[in-house]
Amino acid sequence: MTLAGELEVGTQVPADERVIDVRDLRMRYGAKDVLNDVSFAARRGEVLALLGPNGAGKTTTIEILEGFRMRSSGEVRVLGVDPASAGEAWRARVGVVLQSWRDHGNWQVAELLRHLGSYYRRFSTEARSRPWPVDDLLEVVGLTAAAKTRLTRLSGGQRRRLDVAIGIVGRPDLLFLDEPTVGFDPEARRDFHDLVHRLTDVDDTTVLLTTHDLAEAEKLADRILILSTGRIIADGSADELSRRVAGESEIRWTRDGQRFVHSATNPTPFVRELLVQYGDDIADLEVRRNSLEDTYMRLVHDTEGGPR
Ligand SMILES: Nc1ncnc2c1ncn2[C@@H]1O[C@H](COP(=O)(O)OP(=O)(O)OP(=O)(O)O)[C@@H](O)[C@H]1O
Repeated sequence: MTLAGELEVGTQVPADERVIDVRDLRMRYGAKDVLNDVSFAARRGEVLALLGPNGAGKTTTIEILEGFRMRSSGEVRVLGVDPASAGEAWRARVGVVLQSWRDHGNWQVAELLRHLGSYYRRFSTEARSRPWPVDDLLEVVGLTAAAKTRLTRLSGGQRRRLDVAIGIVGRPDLLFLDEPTVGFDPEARRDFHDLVHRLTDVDDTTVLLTTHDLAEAEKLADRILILSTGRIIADGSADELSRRVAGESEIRWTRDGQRFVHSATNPTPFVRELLVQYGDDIADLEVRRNSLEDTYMRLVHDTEGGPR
């Protein structure tokens, strides 16, 4: 059996390193096929961004991997186990960030995290002590000052930080994030990106996230998966995907205080010639390849046959 990643851009994850292993996943709601043939894998410590248009099936895919939704068919292994029949010990290793925690409105932030964290204590191992100490966790998600605030009094951004804290309180091996930064201000967004990097660097956590923010995907993800028409149509790093979509690079520079822009399929000879001709007169030289947004638009429109 071949994974879509191997077909698309040669992303190969050896079988024994697969934290997530999805093959030929199909999902049908009534008469509607949402996922036709989804295959991909993730290795330990990797950040994967699952992108795709509204209704492409991203949440459905994540919910199947989380064990919250039964698939129609296909092979799914998460941390080596089929999520459809996984037990409590498996669940303790999987973190899920749900859309805003609404229960326990009168509880204080630290109190809730301590309470939820206590559930994970019996799943603590020598390699991974559980739960995350509440003070450290509050610091890491930027809620130290709100430790004693009641949940009903949190701002939208603070609430989302709490959702993330709840998702990671058990120090998961694998974390699912469904549109994690919706409603974040730029600073909270940057803090959150730092947090994801810290989770993967320090804890070797594998992260699968969905987002519509392509700049966020480009910044955070080691690998990008694009889901469209029920299939993974691309699987690779932002650079690999951009190389796959042949396109023009944009070259910008200034000379004698004037700004210039030029597009070229192969920018190197152009830049070489520019420097030969004008040498030190060239300033602010910039070469910009296809952004992830350009690549995404091309791939999705090519697949869906929509206007470009
Ligand atoms: N429980 C359900 N019953 C029937 N259809 C559903 C159900 N849940 C989702 N769908 C349909 O399945 C398709 C995929 O939905 P899903 O929420 O997985 O997409 P998504 O990629 O996460 O979308 P978005 O980017 O808008 O969040 C949509 O057409 C949706 O209407």
